[in-house]
Amino acid sequence: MPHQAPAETRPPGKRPQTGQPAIRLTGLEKHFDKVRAVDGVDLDIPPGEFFSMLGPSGSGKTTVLRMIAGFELPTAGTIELEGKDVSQLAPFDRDVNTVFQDYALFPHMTVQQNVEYGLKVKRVGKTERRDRAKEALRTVRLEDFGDRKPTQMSGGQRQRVALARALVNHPKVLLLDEPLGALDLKLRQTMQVELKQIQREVGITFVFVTHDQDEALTMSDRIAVFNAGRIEQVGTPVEVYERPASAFVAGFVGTSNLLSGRSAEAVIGRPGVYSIRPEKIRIDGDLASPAGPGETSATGSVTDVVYAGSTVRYAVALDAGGQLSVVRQNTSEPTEFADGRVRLRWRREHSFRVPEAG
Ligand SMILES: Nc1ncnc2c1ncn2[C@@H]1O[C@H](COP(=O)(O)OP(=O)(O)OP(=O)(O)O)[C@@H](O)[C@H]1O
Repeated sequence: MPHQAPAETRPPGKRPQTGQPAIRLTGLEKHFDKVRAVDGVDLDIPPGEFFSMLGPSGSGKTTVLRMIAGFELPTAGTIELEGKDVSQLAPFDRDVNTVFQDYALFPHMTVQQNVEYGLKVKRVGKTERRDRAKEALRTVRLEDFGDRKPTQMSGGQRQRVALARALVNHPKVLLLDEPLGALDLKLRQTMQVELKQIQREVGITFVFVTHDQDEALTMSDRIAVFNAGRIEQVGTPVEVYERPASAFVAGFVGTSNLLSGRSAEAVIGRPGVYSIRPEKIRIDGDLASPAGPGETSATGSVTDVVYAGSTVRYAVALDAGGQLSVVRQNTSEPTEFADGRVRLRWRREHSFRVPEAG
């Protein structure tokens, strides 16, 4: 029988602190024939953290998640959960649960039965099973839905049942593989807030895989940005957005807005690649007045204006070469600039050098 006894008596949100990271990955690699899907990942995730793995399709984040779950074995490296090497253990011998995008609920069972199912397999007694399923359904705000069938529920509700089915095991770590991917945008945004609230309440370490940068920024305590099987940066949402460690991170988390080559030398005054967030740039038609103290400025021509309701985005071709995107809050009507000629200004510290490789 799986050794679940301590977990069953442990109330959620009251985990003993061992001082160990909840998850430690060391030199983790996974090769599929010639593909290096994961190519040397080192990572510590402390207990109780909402941690996201963000990256484009094929960057290796799902493979890392599947190795933590035990669905794939590493080619090299180790996986520790609370200090214990689990690299070679079967999935059911690891104190982790996974929530997938396709909820995989049993259609012929009620919601309550779906949530109880895993406990039944582990031969947990009937009363305890029922109580724990009710508690898990309460956590995901579905306490009144226990008698329904999954087909009688919305996509968001079904995803919450899938979450309850994982939480009922009181795992140390919950792995979530694009769990909101099948939901429409509005519902997805609501669920993002709810999921974060639930994670705070239960205090379980969440590892969340997504390719959606807004989702990662909204929900996470920290984010690892993946590219080609490696982690390019680990940091808080503010760190990753405000101080991207590479041109790749700058482009993937937020809008790519880079100055390089001749235009960097002309505008910044130094060679290199520089990133500037579009919302940090001010735009005006005052071509005569130069940059103020502590400011950098450049002149150019508007090549495109995109009206998006609350914001307006301008594409500007710089006279010094290169192109910058500028986002302005739509506090009034979009400004028409004479002949499309503009001056851009930003505080010097808002354009920062990023390594070129990546
Ligand atoms: N079972 C497998 N056999 C062969 N190649 C695989 C297998 N699983 C993944 N890969 C390859 O490993 C690389 C990483 O895939 P992975 O699914 O981890 O990426 P991902 O970042 O999660 O992408 P997505 O967001 O599309 O799921 C890809 O090139 C993929 O084609």
